[in-house]
Amino acid sequence: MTTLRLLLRDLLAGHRLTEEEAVRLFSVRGRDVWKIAAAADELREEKVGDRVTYVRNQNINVTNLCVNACGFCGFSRKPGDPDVFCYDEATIREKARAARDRSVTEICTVSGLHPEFDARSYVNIYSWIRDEAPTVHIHASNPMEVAYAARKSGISTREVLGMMKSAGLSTLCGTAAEILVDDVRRVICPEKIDTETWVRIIKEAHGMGIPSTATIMYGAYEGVADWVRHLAILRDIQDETGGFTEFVPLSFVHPNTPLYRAGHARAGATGREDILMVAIARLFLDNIDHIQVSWVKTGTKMAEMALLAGADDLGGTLYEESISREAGARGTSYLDPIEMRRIAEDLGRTLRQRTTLYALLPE
Ligand SMILES: C[S@@+](CC[C@H](N)C(=O)[O-])C[C@H]1O[C@@H](n2cnc3c(N)ncnc32)[C@H](O)[C@@H]1O
Ligand SMILES: Nc1c(NC[C@H](O)[C@H](O)[C@H](O)CO)[nH]c(=O)[nH]c1=O
Ligand SMILES: N[C@@H](Cc1ccc(O)cc1)C(=O)O
Ligand code: SF4
Repeated sequence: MTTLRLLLRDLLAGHRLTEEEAVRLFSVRGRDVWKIAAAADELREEKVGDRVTYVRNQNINVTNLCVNACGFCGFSRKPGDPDVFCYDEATIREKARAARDRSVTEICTVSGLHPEFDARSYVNIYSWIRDEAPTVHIHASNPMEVAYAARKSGISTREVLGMMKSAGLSTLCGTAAEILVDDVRRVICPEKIDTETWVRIIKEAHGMGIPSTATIMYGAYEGVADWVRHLAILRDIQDETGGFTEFVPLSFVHPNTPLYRAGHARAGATGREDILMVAIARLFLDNIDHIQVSWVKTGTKMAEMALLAGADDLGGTLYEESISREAGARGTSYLDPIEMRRIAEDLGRTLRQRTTLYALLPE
């Protein structure tokens, strides 16, 4: 029996994949990719059954003005750019009402780091949303925004998290993780918080009863060893806090991004890498039950294949998605549950609507 078959057999018997073994798996080419995917799919079935879940969510893009200039970002704008926007209270309230009227269960705010924002700004935004849509779960902010708010207000990140939670924040986005290797961060997002700060703030949130997603933004600049180091950091955090609700790989959308245009980034991950990222995440993150495929990044056909490679969740309907679109993603920026059901049933799986915390809604 080949070493790959032996390793996959051991993983299904409960062996914890080591970083060195994971690097080897990411380097596999040819038909062995499907053997890894099949093992991940078998593990998915053991863990969560044949469900494919999704959440009915809407983004509220607060502003695209940003003091940072991450190389992979096509969304952010600088003062004076022609299409700069920053929604006022009335607009945010109107969008929250629209979300409520669409029966979404989750509102996700996505925003640049506005030059005039401080902790009070985020508190106001979540208060307005909660006023207009009191039963809708607020899934917002992230360690970068928490650190920014803390610096601007001269308070601790823990104090910011407490203010946000009191104003209505229920779960934190695990974004701004990108690649949790500082040598990579210095190239792709030099002004962003470093790895240690991201880890500290996410653990603070988990410790304060604010769960979060976990993400990786891959396929721009980094290598396989960086992917594995990133996954190992997430697994260690989950061993300690149990605060991650799921893992969301974000495949780099390249066309309209500064890093790609300057010739310093790849044209995104390959299809083999997208499949292996999902499959090896399933095998490596043995303490995170849900692996999501972000259809808005990969497209719905790759998303369907990822559901055969260890993924169990299709993420959100995403009314008003903009990050991927601004970065040049083609295809839809909203996915209707009817289409999600077609995908799930094509695979012989059952589509179920979930809450942000993965409680299943009645069928
Ligand atoms: C657009 S930012 C908004 C929140 C905040 N400004 C920040 O950077 O954390 C949210 C996340 O979108 C993801 N993202 C941004 N541009 C992307 C791209 N071109 N491809 C894939 N993901 C991207 C990154 O993981 C980033 O952390
Ligand atoms: N808001 C975006 C997300 N969010 C991730 C999921 O849709 C959902 O918010 C999470 O599973 C918690 O329920 N993912 C994207 O790829 N793009 C977005 O704009
Ligand atoms: N906002 C991120 C996606 C995202 C949001 C919330 C999450 O919990 C996870 C991922 C993007 O557009 O790429
Ligand atoms: S990824 Fe976030 S912080 Fe970076 S430039 Fe874009 S909006 Fe700003």
